[in-house]
Amino acid sequence: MQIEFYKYQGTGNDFVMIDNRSNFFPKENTKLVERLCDRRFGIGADGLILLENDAETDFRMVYYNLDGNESSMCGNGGRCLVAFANQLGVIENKTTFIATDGLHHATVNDDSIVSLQMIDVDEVQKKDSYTFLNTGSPHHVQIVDDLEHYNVKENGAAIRYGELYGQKGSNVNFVKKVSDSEFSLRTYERGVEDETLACGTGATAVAIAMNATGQTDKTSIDINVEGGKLAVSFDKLGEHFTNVFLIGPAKFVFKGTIEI
Ligand SMILES: N[C@H](CCC[C@H](N)C(=O)O)C(=O)O
Repeated sequence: MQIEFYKYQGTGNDFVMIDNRSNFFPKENTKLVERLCDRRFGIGADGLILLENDAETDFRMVYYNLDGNESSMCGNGGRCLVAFANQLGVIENKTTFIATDGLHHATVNDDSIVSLQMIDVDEVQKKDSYTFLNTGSPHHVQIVDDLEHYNVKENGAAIRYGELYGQKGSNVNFVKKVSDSEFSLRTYERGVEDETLACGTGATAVAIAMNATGQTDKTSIDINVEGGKLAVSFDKLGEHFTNVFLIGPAKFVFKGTIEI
């Protein structure tokens, strides 16, 4: 059997997109998802996303990490899925869709810049050396010296598998302050179990964490990631973060078919 796929990337965080509105995809086949995401035996991607029908909204997002397991929200994947839905003609420039963490509003412009509303954040756990929060996925945020030469894979894995987060783990973000409105970020992603070139829920978590811990009082923040630039904006009401938007490019790379 052949499957048609589309390949997308958002600041170098790359995804296999499959139109599953006819429900043909064997969703329980973890090994298949893993193989499609494999860069040697398959197409190659950080994750795989199914676009499905939904009765109340424009479409449903179903997200798998490259290890083949369905996971929590993916911000860059969500942005790419909006561009994909636009390419398929499922939506025009504005949409509301459903994902594992609830409803998302988004817009896509003619330059493939997607602005995606993320969940509100009510709880930011501030510790001496790090911050933890959930932006649809769990994120550990930590400022480090010499981010450029930091061993993200080794230190990220130690925190992800360490005693702090137990079996479930967390994504781990290492941060450097550039200015009040600009931070640089490198992320170790759970489920990929390596550094990725960008992480959207991670960039969102960093922007909120930097504001919540007094590193900045800005509510519109640029985040430099390894694969480009993202922007995050939000409204702050006390310790409550609302109207959170993740903004950045979401690009179609190629389409094809693969034998399964
Ligand atoms: N790359 C994603 C994060 C996926 C989250 C996933 N790695 C997990 O927590 O299982 C993003 O852009 O937000």
